[in-house]
Amino acid sequence: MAAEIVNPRSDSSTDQEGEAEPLDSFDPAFALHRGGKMAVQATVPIRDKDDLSLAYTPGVAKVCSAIAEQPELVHDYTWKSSVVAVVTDGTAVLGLGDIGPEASLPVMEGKAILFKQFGGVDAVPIALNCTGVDEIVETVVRLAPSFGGVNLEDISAPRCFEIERKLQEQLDIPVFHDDQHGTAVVTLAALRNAAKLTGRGIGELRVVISGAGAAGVAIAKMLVEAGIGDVAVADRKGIVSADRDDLTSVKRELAGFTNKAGITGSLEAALEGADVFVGVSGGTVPEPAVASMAEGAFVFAMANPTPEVHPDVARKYAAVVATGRSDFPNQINNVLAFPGIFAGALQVRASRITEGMKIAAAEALASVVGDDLAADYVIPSPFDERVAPAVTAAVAAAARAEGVARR
Ligand SMILES: NC(=O)C1=CN([C@@H]2O[C@H](COP(=O)(O)OP(=O)(O)OC[C@H]3O[C@@H](n4cnc5c(N)ncnc54)[C@H](OP(=O)(O)O)[C@@H]3O)[C@@H](O)[C@H]2O)C=CC1
Ligand SMILES: CC(=O)C(=O)O
Ligand SMILES: [Mg+2]
Repeated sequence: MAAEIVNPRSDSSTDQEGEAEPLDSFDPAFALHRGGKMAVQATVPIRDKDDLSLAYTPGVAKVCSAIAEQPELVHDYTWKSSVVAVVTDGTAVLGLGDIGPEASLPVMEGKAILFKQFGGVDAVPIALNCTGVDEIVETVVRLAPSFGGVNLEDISAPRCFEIERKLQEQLDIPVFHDDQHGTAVVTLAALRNAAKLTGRGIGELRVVISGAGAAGVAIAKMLVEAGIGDVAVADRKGIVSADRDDLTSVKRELAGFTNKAGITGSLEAALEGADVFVGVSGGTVPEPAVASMAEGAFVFAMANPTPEVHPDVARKYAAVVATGRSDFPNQINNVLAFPGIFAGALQVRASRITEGMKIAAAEALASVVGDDLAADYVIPSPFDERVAPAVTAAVAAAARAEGVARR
């Protein structure tokens, strides 16, 4: 069993005036966050001058020289191959929007400790004070020698797509935008299980996604590739359809491979008779629109921290209800994907994360539920100890099968 973690900085009684900050006493979330949620810990002892001579100078110099001569040794003699950079610019933090790099840090620390807790992967939160595509790409490329992978987090669309693509082109380590692909993997897993539970094939489902940003676009792509019946995606102005003249290039492309039914107009209109609602917008859906969905509908209201539809409302009309939050059943959240996906990719030193690796992750995640499948259990809990090992093994095997594994 893991040792109990005690955060020495979380004790507000050590304040100079000896008094707790008011915020800490109002809300336990502040008390828990005091001083941050993580620290660096050595994996070797430094007890005396002999240890110091090995870990620091002169011992370290021999290792540096060996790596300089044979760069591949960096994977064996540093932490590079087991550490991920969690990189943000703070522009799309949860559903809070563009709150800046400092305000994003609690989320990035959270992602980093979830990497460790669930995937055994060390991760470093990096909040950047720039938002330009090329500035971010250049910065991350310069940081990359220290890391085995890059997890992009909470960078708003459409810049996130170009940033990820350029980094993937320039780096030979996995670069993965969690809000896109982690979210899509978990959504597909939950959708497959919900369809199985209700005896439907995914090919007969009509899905409406609220949010045409990072998460919405990636989910739409993955669902279409998986063979879903039809997907329509809405942004703030309504359904993304080919007749609109205000679309970005990403949304125009989206209009090209979604919305076979040719729906135009509002999200509410599209929801009439729809089988599935996927919320990744941070907006709200009025109750009558939920009521107008098809019999036995699925409502996945995944915005954080406030779902687009409250689960109590959704349950009145839907057969399966899920949110992105930890305090309701069926948590569809990328925490179920990113620790295992990176653990698997790092295990085989994959050069990138392919579509096949993502689909393998979704299948592994869905299969953990097994015969216990139920309306309140279409997706396992992040605390289910089978989740990360199943995803890790499936991703590592897929990386080997797809020829991107380097060990
Ligand atoms: N459960 C999970 O695992 C995850 C949940 N999410 C949630 O999804 C949401 C979006 O995240 P992400 O895709 O990264 O963000 P982006 O900023 O990339 O995209 C947001 C999208 O939502 C639309 N939108 C924003 N506000 C509203 C509103 N009030 N009404 C209707 N549409 C709106 C935007 O419209 P427009 O294009 O017109 O600006 C845009 O298309 C967040 O709430 C986030 O917490 C995200 C990732 C994972
Ligand atoms: C879960 C997550 O990554 C988000 O809401 O942005
Ligand atoms: Mg996120």
